[in-house]
Amino acid sequence: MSNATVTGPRPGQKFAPWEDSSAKPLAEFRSVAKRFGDFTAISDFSLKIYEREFFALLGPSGCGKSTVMRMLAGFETPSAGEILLGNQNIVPVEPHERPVNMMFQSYALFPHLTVEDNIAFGLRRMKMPKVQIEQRVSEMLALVQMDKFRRRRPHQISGGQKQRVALARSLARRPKLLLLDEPMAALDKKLRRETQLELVDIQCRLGTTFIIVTHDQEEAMTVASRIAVMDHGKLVQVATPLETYENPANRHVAEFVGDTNIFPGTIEPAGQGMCRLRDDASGCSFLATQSKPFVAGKRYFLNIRPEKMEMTAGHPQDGDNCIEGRVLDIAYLGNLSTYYVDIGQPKPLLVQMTNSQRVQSGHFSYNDQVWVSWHPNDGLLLDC
Ligand SMILES: Nc1ncnc2c1ncn2[C@@H]1O[C@H](COP(=O)(O)OP(=O)(O)OP(=O)(O)O)[C@@H](O)[C@H]1O
Repeated sequence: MSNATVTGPRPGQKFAPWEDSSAKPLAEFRSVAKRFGDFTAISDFSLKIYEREFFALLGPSGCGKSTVMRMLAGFETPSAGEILLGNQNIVPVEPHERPVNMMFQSYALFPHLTVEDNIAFGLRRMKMPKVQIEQRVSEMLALVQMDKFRRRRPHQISGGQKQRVALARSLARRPKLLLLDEPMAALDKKLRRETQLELVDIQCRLGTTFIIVTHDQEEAMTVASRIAVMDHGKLVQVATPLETYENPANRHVAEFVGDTNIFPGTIEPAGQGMCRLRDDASGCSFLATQSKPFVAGKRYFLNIRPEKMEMTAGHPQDGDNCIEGRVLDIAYLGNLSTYYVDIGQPKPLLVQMTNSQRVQSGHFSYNDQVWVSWHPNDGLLLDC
């Protein structure tokens, strides 16, 4: 790629400043709240983001992601709490005086300016000497691989290329923090995938801290070092993508980050670090590994991801966690298929199987009677 300064962590290098109690965050929200009239959009929001992180804010529409970003950029003022950048409370600092830049979903490129003039725009406004501007613009064009298109105007380049120019323009002033608000919303799925990986590469090369807002959980999982899952203006979980998926803090996270199956029920001890959940709906009892202390008789959710389920035509050998059903629907996705299995409850079970052979032998079809089973280690108990 480009010859821009390389400062970020290299692949394979462990990067987890949040695990280091002596590490100083780059940005910090301290008990921040934001009210619009009598509506509370953000409450009790405390979060630390570290230098060189690619941090994702994830959550359903209206949960407050953009409001958090807008407060960091300075377009909204918190109703309570502090926002620190380095050691400075930036709440009183004007947006243009913050070392923060925001790249908008619309890219907001100037249509009458060429690619290079779009990138140079902010540098000219800050009165950077001409030679340095030229140097910086060339560096940015190389970084996003747009050198060949430097003299074109926005209407003469594709959507993906516009996105790169917008990124180059946002990075040209070398902000400490780059905020990306749904930066790939306008791109088709394939280009989006490629762009996500390019973005990670660029972020890694520059070592700039990125915060991205998205409601696409796959995107957050692909790009982020950590993900903050929000719900109704509050943080529900802040964790690595792996932790968020495999150890969701509650049902909201489990259901928002990927597909899942949830059985609500009460719990009884089963010895040897195991417990049994009696499923409310079917009356079946399922064995689960006890990952944390639980209260017998209390209600919990048993959460099992679709790819951890197995589907067989006959009753499985080990009959602890199995349930009989009928294939209701099949979503064929090429590399894998999702089976919707009717188990006589309002919600069908989701079972995912990889299509590892071009012609699958013994694959399932609509209306097939099947058994769905899973290993006790693969079910996670969540508080109700
Ligand atoms: N200026 C405003 N005045 C009143 N309410 C607002 C204002 N800005 C945002 N809100 C409300 O605050 C809540 C959070 O909005 P926000 O735009 O931060 O959500 P979001 O998670 O970014 O949503 P989306 O994914 O749809 O963009 C919403 O209920 C929204 O209607």
